[in-house]
Parts: sequence; C-alpha cells; structure tokens
Amino acid sequence: MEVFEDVKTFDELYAELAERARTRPEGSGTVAALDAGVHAQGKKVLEEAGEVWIAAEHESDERLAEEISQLLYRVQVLMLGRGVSLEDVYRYL
Ligand SMILES: N=c1c2ncn([C@@H]3O[C@H](COP(=O)(O)OP(=O)(O)OP(=O)(O)O)[C@@H](O)[C@H]3O)c2ncn1[C@@H]1O[C@H](COP(=O)(O)O)[C@@H](O)[C@H]1O
Repeated sequence: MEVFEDVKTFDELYAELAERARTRPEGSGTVAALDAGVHAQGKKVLEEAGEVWIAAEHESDERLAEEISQLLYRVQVLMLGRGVSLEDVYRYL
C-alpha cells in the first residue's frame, strides 16, 4: 500500500470534525452542516453518492476521487450528527 505524507486519513478527518463540533469555530461549514440537522445531512450524503456514481461513469479518475472524498466527508458529518463513532462503524467491517 502506498503511504502518503501530509494526507488526511478517514480517522484524522473524523477527529478534526469532532473537534469542530466541540469548539464550534466561526465560519466552519461543518458546524453549519451539523446545525442543519440529520435530514439535511442525509440529503447531502445522497447528493454526493449520486455525484460519485456519475463521476464513476463519465468523469476522470481525479474527479471521481474528489467526489468520493466529499462523500466520505458527508458521511462523517452524518455520523457526528447522529453521534455515531468510528468504533460503532468499524465493528461491522
Ligand atoms: N473535507 C471536507 C469537505 N468535503 C466537502 N466539503 C463541503 O462540501 C462542499 C461540496 O459539496 P457540494 O457539492 O454539496 O457543494 P455545494 O452545494 O456548493 O456546497 P454547499 O453550498 O452545500 O456548502 C464543499 O464546498 C464543502 O463545503 C467539505 N468541507 C470540509 N472538509 C474538511 O473538513 C474540515 C473542517 O472544515 P470546516 O468545517 O469548513 O472548517 C477541513 O479539514 C476541511 O478540509
């Protein structure tokens, strides 16, 4: 497996978003997304999943990877919105 330096992992992003939720910094899109509630968070997951699908069929590898990153972000926002931890999910992997 390739190892990338200065690249955020899934776990690191989750820790960062949890910290945003805790400290609520001014101007954070994550704080706004959390405040919008689970319904809005779920819609974003679905929207990004659709964009991943379209990119997979019609766009470049780079665009697909970018859309996948946004889907992962939206899933994490939903996890935080519902209070689901990484461990809660990993136990099913
Ligand atoms: N990884 C992400 C990330 N991926 C996607 N997005 C958000 O999702 C948007 C893209 O999704 P959409 O296609 O829905 O774009 P959009 O409809 O124009 O966006 P909105 O108007 O709905 O915000 C981006 O413009 C970001 O607002 C992200 N926002 C934040 N992060 C990371 O989360 C961390 C905390 O970010 P802040 O809360 O903004 O400080 C940082 O490390 C960021 O890099």
